[in-house]
Amino acid sequence: MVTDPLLRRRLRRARRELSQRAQRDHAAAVCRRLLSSGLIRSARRIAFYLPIAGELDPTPIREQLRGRRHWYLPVLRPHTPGRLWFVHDAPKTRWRRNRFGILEPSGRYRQIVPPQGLHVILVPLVGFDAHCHRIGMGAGFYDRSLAFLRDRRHWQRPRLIGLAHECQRLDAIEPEPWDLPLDAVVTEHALYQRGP
Ligand SMILES: Nc1nc2c(c(=O)[nH]1)N(C=O)[C@@H](CNc1ccc(C(=O)N[C@@H](CCC(=O)O)C(=O)O)cc1)CN2
Ligand SMILES: Nc1ncnc2c1ncn2[C@@H]1O[C@H](COP(=O)(O)OP(=O)(O)OP(=O)(O)O)[C@@H](O)[C@H]1O
Repeated sequence: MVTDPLLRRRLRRARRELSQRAQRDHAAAVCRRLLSSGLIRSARRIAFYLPIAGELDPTPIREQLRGRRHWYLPVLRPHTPGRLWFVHDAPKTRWRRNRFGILEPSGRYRQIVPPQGLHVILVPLVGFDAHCHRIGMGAGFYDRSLAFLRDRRHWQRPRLIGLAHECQRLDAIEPEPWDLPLDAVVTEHALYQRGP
């Protein structure tokens, strides 16, 4: 949605001002809730993110999940502004910082997958509502990169799961045409799933 900058700022501050302790507890609770939901049980290629400014930390999920999984991180596409692709986070990954200061694997070509190739994308967010509408950082990266999901002919669809603190929940978000709803949002309090 065309979000009031004040609202975005308020939500970002709420996230950032959580104590270290709350951050850790929430990350652990979200991890437990997500793993027991079964939503990512059979996913083999999963995108996560390196948290900034109080974003819910997805790393316990990666540490807890057993089995053969491949993990990917979002990278700003160099020649296609506004879009992300996803790069395999392999043991020998070399890193660089993008223009927002976020670390990215500087992947070689064969380590890159488009979003269509992923089973689950764990999505960072600034705000959400119980219908799984999302407010992001305001640059439209995820919306633009995942716009192909509107085309129902894509039979292979990554499941989009937002990770958040409960303090990021709003009563209702009026989505814009380009806003892509998430399939679920997990917080320390609840699992929100999009209705049919
Ligand atoms: N952890 C994480 N990684 C991510 C995202 C994210 O939301 N979280 N993104 C999700 O899209 C992409 C990066 N998008 C971002 C968009 C804006 C800002 C940001 O800090 N904007 C500043 C303005 C800075 C500037 O323009 O130079 C701001 O809003 O204050 C950061 C990341 C890809 N990686
Ligand atoms: N599929 C798309 N095609 C073209 N432009 C888009 C698309 N999706 C979003 N945008 C543009 O991106 C801008 C930011 O969108 P929005 O405020 O919804 O971002 P966001 O979801 O909060 O951010 P992010 O995904 O980076 O975390 C909008 O002005 C919109 O015009």
